[in-house]
Amino acid sequence: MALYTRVSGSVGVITLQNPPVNALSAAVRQGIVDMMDRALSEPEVKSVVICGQNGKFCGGADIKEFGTNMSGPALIPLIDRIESAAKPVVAAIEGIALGGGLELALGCHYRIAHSKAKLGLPEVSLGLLPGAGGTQRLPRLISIPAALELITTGRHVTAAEALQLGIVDKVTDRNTLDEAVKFALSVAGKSLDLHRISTNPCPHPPDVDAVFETAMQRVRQRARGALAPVACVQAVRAAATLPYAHGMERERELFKGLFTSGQARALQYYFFAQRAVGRWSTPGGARWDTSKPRPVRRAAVIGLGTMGRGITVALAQAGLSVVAVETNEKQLTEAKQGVSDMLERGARRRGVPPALDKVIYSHKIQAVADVDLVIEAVFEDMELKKAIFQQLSALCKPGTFLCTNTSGLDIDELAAQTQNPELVVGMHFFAPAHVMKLLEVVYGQKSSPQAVATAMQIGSKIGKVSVAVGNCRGFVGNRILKPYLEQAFFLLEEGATPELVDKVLEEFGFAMGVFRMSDLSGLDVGWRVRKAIGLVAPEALTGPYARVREGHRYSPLGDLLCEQVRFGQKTGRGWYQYDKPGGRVAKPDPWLHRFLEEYRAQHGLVARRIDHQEVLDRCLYALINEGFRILEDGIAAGPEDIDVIYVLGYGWPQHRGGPMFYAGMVGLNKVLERLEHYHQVHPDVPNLQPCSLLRKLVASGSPPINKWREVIKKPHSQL
Ligand SMILES: CC/C=C/CC(=O)SCCNC(=O)CCNC(=O)[C@H](O)C(C)(C)COP(=O)(O)OP(=O)(O)OC[C@H]1O[C@@H](n2cnc3c(N)ncnc32)[C@H](O)[C@@H]1OP(=O)(O)O
Repeated sequence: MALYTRVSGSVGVITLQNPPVNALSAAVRQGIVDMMDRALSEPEVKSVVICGQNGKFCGGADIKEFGTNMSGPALIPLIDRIESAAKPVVAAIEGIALGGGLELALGCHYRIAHSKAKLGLPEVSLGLLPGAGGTQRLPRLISIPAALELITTGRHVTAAEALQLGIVDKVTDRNTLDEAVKFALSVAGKSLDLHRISTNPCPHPPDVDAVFETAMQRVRQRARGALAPVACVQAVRAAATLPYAHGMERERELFKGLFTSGQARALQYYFFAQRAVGRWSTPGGARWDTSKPRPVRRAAVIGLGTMGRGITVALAQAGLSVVAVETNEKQLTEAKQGVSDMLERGARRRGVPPALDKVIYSHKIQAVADVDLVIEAVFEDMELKKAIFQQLSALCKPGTFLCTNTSGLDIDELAAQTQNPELVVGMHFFAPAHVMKLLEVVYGQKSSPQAVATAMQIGSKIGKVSVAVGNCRGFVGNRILKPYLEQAFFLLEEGATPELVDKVLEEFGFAMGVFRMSDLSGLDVGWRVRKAIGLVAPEALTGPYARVREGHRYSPLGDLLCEQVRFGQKTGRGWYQYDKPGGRVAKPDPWLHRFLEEYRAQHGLVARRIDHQEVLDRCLYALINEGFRILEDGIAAGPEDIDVIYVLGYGWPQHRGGPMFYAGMVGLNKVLERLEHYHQVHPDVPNLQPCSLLRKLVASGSPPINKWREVIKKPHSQL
């Protein structure tokens, strides 16, 4: 909807009304058309202002309308109508002008923004391009290189940057509508010729071809198979090379191709999934809307290794006071320097003072006595963690929440060490903790709704996307990772190389293949966990039991590499070789290829040719199958939780929506059929046995992903 008022006698004000972000729904578009007609037809009205209600100009097209039968006036002619109006039209931008919202503003003759406003064309992150003239008007307004950067990244800019770039004409700290009305009065009757952006030529840099070539190379490198960034470059190129009307045709053609693509569906699903995880619930009945968090003013971090330092930085940067505890004096000295450096670097990047005074360091655990919440981030060792939780329970003031950054140990076992297990939750950060957006908040059997709500709130306060998950080995992310890694190892045993497996996964869109990722994070991490749970054989077994654990197939390849101190990048050798310890560039290692050949010979394995499809099927379907088990076990409340965790924490390509969404796209029938096939070939790999929820979904007619929860909740199998 849009509201029309007349102010100061001669200014028609059109207010977009569609909470929460004044998205351009059919009703809003119709409202703009009607109100523009009215303003242009009233002889007393000399100029027009367009604004949005509740301090938000416009969040763009209504994404919920995509995929429906879109009715109502189209946006392009609506914007053209504004631009060609004989009376000046001023956009009064408060809060946000994003996507179609900014395109609407670019159709206006002038733009006034509040200093706190954010502007951008983020369509690329929804698998689209700015399809209402944005790719044609923005380069004409701010130059090709600047427009390319904004459109291909989807980055939001501040009002100050928008002014500097020339997107807005004026920035104000005062009431934006009042300023816009004043401005509209001042420009009434003046020529609009220079202010109709589409009629202006597109300024060319001298090396225009090189600019586009570089942009294309950059997006292809970054996009990892995503279509939208490439189409964005092509559309801007049309602005540079074609007259406006033809450029618009090209924009429309490229937009149409994207709009119906699977990638756009995946990215739009992912947009809503990121928001859906905030509406968490637990099987015990705790919910986001009924569980009240407790305020946390002071927090403590125990253990200042890599994770503890990152967590300290994340908390301090969000304005929380942090007591940072490290009992090892040398480590404490290093941590002080490391944390200060990170805070200073972050502050420089954000143009704010560093939050150095937010952190107090101590080598005594007693320093946590007065805090509201503790995050333990010591070494992944259950006995050590148990001892710390016993101490914390005795030391902390009543009501202090006790959180652990374990990546997979049993939360209930830790809670059992304390007097108040209801105060214990997991807060599983991902490295580097001050950078990675994901936080798994793990509730145990006894965690109170308030403890979960508080951890979730701290997560959003420090800028994380927090996902509430149940307690099991590895929680959601690392539990799903296990069968994926396992398949990759088995493929090596059967004849593949790390290079082949990584190539296939990187072509699929993963940021890094499984072996390069393992080299980066360190092979010793998993080895230590496997040793702790008794999976690593005491000495190199050569007999039939070397590749069997608890009756199932097991690959000791990772253990054997660790025995050779091949821990990955840190030791300069792992699944690949590096020029030095700490080196980053992975090179194929002839030693490893020989080692694999000898290993196969030793175990009577005959190498076979493994094709790309098998690598993809086995790695991904094993992972997806575990995802269904997680849903079945109630460890994740819905597929969105798993997908958000996997995209944000494990490099799953966003344009494929997440593993569960991908399963739906491929077809649950097909996933089931392939798993049945591979399980038949490898009966000693239980992870390949299709889980009963997958069977149940297929038996229920493979409903769309937004209906899965209904099937999960049904108590009786439909088989
Ligand atoms: C041919 C024309 C083509 C045009 C292309 C486009 O315009 S595509 C749309 C481009 N716009 C965007 O990509 C903006 C998307 N929204 C955001 O980035 C953020 O929501 C925000 C606007 C920056 C606000 O962020 P904030 O953190 O304050 O709130 P939420 O993200 O939680 O959002 C609040 C609720 O609003 C819903 N919502 C947001 N934007 C839209 C939208 N464009 N259409 C429909 N709904 C939108 C969002 O889903 C939240 O609702 P929930 O019910 O909680 O999901």
